[in-house]
Amino acid sequence: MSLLQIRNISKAFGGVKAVQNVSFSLQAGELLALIGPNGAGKSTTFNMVGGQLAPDNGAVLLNGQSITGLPPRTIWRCGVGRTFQIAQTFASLTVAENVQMALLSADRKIFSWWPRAANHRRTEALALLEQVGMTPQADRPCSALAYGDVKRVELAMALAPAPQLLLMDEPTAGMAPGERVALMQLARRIARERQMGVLFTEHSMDVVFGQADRVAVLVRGQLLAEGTPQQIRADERVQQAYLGTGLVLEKQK
Ligand SMILES: Nc1ncnc2c1ncn2[C@@H]1O[C@H](COP(=O)(O)OP(=O)(O)OP(=O)(O)O)[C@@H](O)[C@H]1O
Repeated sequence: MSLLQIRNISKAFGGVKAVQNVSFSLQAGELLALIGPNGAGKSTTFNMVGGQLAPDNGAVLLNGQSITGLPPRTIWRCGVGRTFQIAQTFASLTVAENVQMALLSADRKIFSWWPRAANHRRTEALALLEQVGMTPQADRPCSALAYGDVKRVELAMALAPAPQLLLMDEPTAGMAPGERVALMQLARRIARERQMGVLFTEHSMDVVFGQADRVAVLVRGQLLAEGTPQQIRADERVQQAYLGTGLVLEKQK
């Protein structure tokens, strides 16, 4: 059974058909990139999986169970984590404390007395930081980190509730090319190790074609193609769709 199945989902905003009858699936341990020109419906699709938007039609299934239209917090409790375009960490807290906060939240203790957070599951927090290569920076404030490192901390925080599926919304936005590839290589390794699925939207084609296991292409709200990076790069319809957008489908050297 697929980890995530999206079946014929649609969403309109007034007269704008943002997403029309889109279906695809994602297996455990797999990275699936959702790509398409601006306005293609990527964010809308993403938000229907995360619960920020309810589909007008269709279904979203996690391990065969419907999560269609459930609120984001409930979907998160079902095992769907999320990272954001602009990394969200507490700048004044240390790297380890940020992950401890995420663990508190996962343990539903976010409203308990704050000073306890400094002691809460520090060993687990350090283990998560180890996974993303941030152990040496554990006791530095997040405000002192380079942006690429903040993104790693955000990834460790997203892993705190041990999600089965991680949604990454333009994870490499604002990063230098070398850092982008490194972040998604890391996400790929963690996805394999944990058998976690990753669905990500991405404009950087070097990341998409270098790191994704499969690629789904949306154009004007419809699924134009889905396949391996090689299949997608060779697909003439996809090349046509990208013509004139200023985006290139070639992997950058
Ligand atoms: N809340 C909204 N209200 C009205 N129209 C919307 C809303 N959200 C999205 N749209 C429209 O739906 C279509 C799909 O938008 P969406 O943001 O999903 O595309 P996208 O592929 O994520 O684009 P981008 O790459 O520019 O972020 C666009 O025409 C957009 O203007």
